[in-house]
Amino acid sequence: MQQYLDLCRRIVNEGEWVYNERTGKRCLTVINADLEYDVGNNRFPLVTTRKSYWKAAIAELLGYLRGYDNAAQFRALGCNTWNANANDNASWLKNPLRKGEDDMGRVYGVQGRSWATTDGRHIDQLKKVVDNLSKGIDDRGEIITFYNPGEFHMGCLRPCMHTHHFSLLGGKLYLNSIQRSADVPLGVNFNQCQVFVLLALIAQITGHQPAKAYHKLINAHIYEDQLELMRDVQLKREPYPSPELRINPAIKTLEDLETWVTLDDFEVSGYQYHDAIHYPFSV
Ligand SMILES: Nc1nc(=O)c2c([nH]1)NC[C@@H]1CN(c3ccc(C(=O)N[C@@H](CCC(=O)O)C(=O)O)cc3)CN21
Ligand SMILES: O=c1ccn([C@H]2C[C@H](O)[C@@H](COP(=O)(O)O)O2)c(=O)[nH]1
Repeated sequence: MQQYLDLCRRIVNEGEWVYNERTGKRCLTVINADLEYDVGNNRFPLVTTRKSYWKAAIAELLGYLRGYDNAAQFRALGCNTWNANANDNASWLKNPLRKGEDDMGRVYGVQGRSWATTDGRHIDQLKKVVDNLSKGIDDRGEIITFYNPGEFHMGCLRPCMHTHHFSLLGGKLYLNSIQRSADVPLGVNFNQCQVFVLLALIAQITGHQPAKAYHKLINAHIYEDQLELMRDVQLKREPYPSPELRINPAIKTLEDLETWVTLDDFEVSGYQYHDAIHYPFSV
């Protein structure tokens, strides 16, 4: 959690103001931050200086792994994070490719599970990676990428955490995740949990011990209307120790993740946190 607070402090102290055209707001911004999570020792990187809605973060990840393309599917899992981008985003609402209420288009999981090729096929990137890792194969390209510039016009938002690269070394599984744009008070709070859980889950279903997950943020920012809460409330608090995450050991295959897994299969123990802070969200 210290590395998260250090990043927040660095943005507050050294960030530069950048006007963002899409949201019409200014963001205090730094470039490049490298976060690291010790998945092998189960140090779950949950933010403790405010209440963190970790279940919604895991639900969002599960939706991506299932290839969901609709905010209603995310809601059914217990995650409301896509409602605004699917339904209140002016440029997406007028896009003729939007298939009605709650449609998100060809974003995230759609690219991960069904990347369309120019010769009419669809590639399941996640299945390829899981199949290879299950056989102990790391071809130095065990990559799942959601970043498909040819289809940006077909989705409500370009993916933020866009590439996940798995590696096997000494019998242990590692993950490097890259995030091009990071809303540090809101999104990163979720994204840290997701990178951790992604490595823990893929290790579990491919039969490997998880080691470390490395999370690179490129454009890391705090929106102008979030700054006061971050600087004068959240950063004034003392963090608590990291909690632990327990994942149901009965989850053994990709099919399990696709079919019966729910948020009841994840438990956090020892989570001590300060009061909730409601940060403004920018669409
Ligand atoms: N501006 C912006 N920031 C983001 O972090 C973000 C986007 N847009 N668009 C796409 C997704 C959606 N994400 C979101 C959306 C909402 C919350 C949010 O409201 N979190 C609250 C409450 C969550 C809850 O009650 O479940 C929080 O306090 O963490 C977090 C991440 C992350 N992404
Ligand atoms: O997982 C996510 C998804 C989104 N975000 C944030 C980062 C930005 O503040 C916005 C996306 O805006 P762009 O104009 O497309 O960069 O959402 C996040 O932090 N984590």
